[in-house]
Amino acid sequence: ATIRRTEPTAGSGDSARRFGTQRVLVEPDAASGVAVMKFKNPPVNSLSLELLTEFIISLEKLENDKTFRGVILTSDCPRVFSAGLDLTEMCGKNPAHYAEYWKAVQELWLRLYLSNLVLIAAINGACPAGGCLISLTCDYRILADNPKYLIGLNETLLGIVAPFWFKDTLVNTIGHRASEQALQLGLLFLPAEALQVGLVDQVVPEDQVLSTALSVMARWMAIPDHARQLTKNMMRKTTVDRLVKQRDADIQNFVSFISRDSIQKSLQMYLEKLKQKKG
Ligand SMILES: CCCCCCCCCC/C=C/CC(=O)SCCNC(=O)CCNC(=O)[C@H](O)C(C)(C)COP(=O)(O)OP(=O)(O)OC[C@H]1O[C@@H](n2cnc3c(N)ncnc32)[C@H](O)[C@@H]1OP(=O)(O)O
Repeated sequence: ATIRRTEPTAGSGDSARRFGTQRVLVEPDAASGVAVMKFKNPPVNSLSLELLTEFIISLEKLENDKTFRGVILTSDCPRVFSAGLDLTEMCGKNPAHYAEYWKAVQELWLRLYLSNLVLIAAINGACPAGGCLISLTCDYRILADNPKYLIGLNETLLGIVAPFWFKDTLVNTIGHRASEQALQLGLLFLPAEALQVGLVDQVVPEDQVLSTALSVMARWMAIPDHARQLTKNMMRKTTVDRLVKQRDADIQNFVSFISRDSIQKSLQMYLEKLKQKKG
């Protein structure tokens, strides 16, 4: 994927400078050590290969810069945090493309789930499937209180199956029984339901999502990094190791599953339904 980096905006020093790429805007505040990362892949922030690649690069840059200890993930697109994996990357392409795409999805999850940074999701829009997965890798989730902003792993509604590491991430967050129902039924939760089941940690009015994320971040930043990072590692490493041990097999599973005629038909029909919704 071709990555175009954005120019820093004119400002009065580091904290006023933006950086990032075409699809991932980064607003750093060196003074507080917190950066706000905004996805900008209109119309719905679908996780195309380009967006995944730029996300990984931007995250790596922040991880390697000791100035930053916390990142808030949010959307620059109105009403959608992320529509999840880009269905056009999984439809009508060849096996090599599917393999490359899935490797990038894995890579992003691996980096996010064990990130040394404090990650907070400021969910300011709809958050299905892969969008929900990204929020689940964060240390804390704040969802805007809007009945249109549904969140959940709805893969079964598309006739596809959430892979084991999506499932593990959900189980680690809301527990086994709630995950069993949520995954099989492909549940998309309203904000109040998401809060009740523990899928998000706070639901706040839409105009307070970012300010709430910043104040929650201050609390997490007050904890010494080494102690917090080792604790996070202790909680999450087993889950990450499961995928690391079988990364290639997981790619092969994905490629053969997604290449099936029946799955391709389901995905095409789902995409058609999304397009017809407008007309
Ligand atoms: C045992 C075997 C195991 C093997 C393992 C295999 C594992 C396979 C698992 C693969 C995992 C997949 C996880 C995913 O993330 S799949 C994606 C699921 N996403 C969704 O269901 C969301 C679909 N989108 C929506 O519901 C809505 O778009 C929205 C996000 C609620 C926003 O609604 P809004 O009304 O604002 O916008 P529109 O619906 O009109 O959409 C605008 C245009 O964007 C296109 N679109 C939407 N979502 C996607 C997407 N995910 N990918 C690509 N394109 C998308 C939509 O078609 C519109 O396009 P148009 O302008 O051309 O009409």
